[in-house]
Amino acid sequence: MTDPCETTSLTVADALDHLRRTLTPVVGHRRVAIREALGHVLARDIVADQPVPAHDNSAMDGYAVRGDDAGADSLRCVGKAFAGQPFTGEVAAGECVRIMTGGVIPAGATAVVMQEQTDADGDTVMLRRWPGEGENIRRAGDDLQAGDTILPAGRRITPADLGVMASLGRAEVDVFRPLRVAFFSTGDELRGVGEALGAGDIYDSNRYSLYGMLTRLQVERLDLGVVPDNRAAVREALASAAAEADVVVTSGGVSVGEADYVGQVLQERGEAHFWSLAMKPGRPLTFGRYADAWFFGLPGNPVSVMATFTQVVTPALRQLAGETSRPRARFRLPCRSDLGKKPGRQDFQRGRIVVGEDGVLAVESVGRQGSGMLRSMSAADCFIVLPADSGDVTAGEWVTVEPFAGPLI
Ligand SMILES: Nc1nc2c(c(=O)[nH]1)N[C@H]1C(S)=C(S)[C@@H](COP(=O)(O)OP(=O)(O)OC[C@H]3O[C@@H](n4cnc5c(N)ncnc54)[C@H](O)[C@@H]3O)O[C@H]1N2
Ligand code: MOO
Repeated sequence: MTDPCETTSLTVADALDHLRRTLTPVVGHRRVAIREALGHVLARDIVADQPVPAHDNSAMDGYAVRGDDAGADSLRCVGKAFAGQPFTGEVAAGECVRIMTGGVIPAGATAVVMQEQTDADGDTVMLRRWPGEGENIRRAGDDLQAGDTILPAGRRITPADLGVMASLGRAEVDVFRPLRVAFFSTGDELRGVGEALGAGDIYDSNRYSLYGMLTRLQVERLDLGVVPDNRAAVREALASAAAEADVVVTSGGVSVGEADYVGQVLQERGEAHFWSLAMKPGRPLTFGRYADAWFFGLPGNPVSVMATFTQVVTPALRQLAGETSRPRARFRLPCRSDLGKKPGRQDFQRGRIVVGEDGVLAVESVGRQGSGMLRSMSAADCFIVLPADSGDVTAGEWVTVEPFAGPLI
């Protein structure tokens, strides 16, 4: 049966839609050397100002020949074309030019024959096979045409993009300045690693998983430590975080308990856009504005932190950083485990993609799914995403899987 408490929660899709409509890039541009741009977001389109390759050139080591000589018993080799050292004359009837891979195709030549398909005796070259017209020629502009938008603004720059920019001779590029994200944990029970635990204490793990996920997103991090469960301290921490950062991310203190001050302070002094999502784990996720910063109050449970961060905070941070949003990769796989699920919230269970004996992919649960069991995140390589209205899943049913792709986790 659907839990009646769920009805005031926003769906994840609606929350993402709200964020898409509300958030615009908050960061300015700067010009950097292309290597420094790796992983940053391009601020302006890169348009090719020249073709790449710049000239028709050979794809093979061999001989540049004229198509209208096809069938001739032999050709006379009249020169050489190396990459970077073109043959400056013209190939006349009955002639050919020795050419290396990358060498510019000399005037008059219309194809290249591979060296392995020829026999040479001094300047005389015999072809055992005639190449087709244009064979083994890489045309000018085959890779990039002048005037093409090669890399659009909003793209996060990859190693391949660095190579593409270098192939155009670009030394510098405009990227968005990295987003500044302040983060802190709330809770009287939290101790730092290396400290001794008192009665009822636990170690603060959320600041570590958050640190990892923020680092992978290439934002500038401002770790503000642990803030105790007290209204004044939470107010002060939020105010100083918002003064220094574009975005503030906290964990804990957003539920309805007596020591849950984060949500209360936001309601009093800030602006709450939403505070409850129909997702599991992660229901009390709070989003809004505090002073001049955007604010995400993540629930305290460690798995809820990671689930809400990947599903909701990550696309928001990308958008604020100027990145064009792209849909998350999801696909369907047969599930090898029975999964418990109550209708009501969209569920992000932790799973592992497995390869069967037949080479066919499937997914299995990593086991117990409590929102305090952080080990389930470490053991997983994907979320099994179950729709809000779904009930239990029986092994053999197909489910939607979202791998922890690339830079996220
Ligand atoms: N009556 C209700 N109680 C709760 C509800 C509810 O709807 N009604 N929701 C539950 C859900 S769902 C979640 S999630 C939690 C979220 O509560 P808070 O965000 O206020 O989180 P806390 O109470 O501060 O902490 C929850 C849990 O996580 C541990 N924690 C907190 N911070 C850290 C940290 N930095 N590192 C490791 N572990 C941390 C904390 O000790 C608690 O065990 O509320 C439920 N309750
Ligand atoms: O958000 Mo809570 O159980 O959904 O961890």
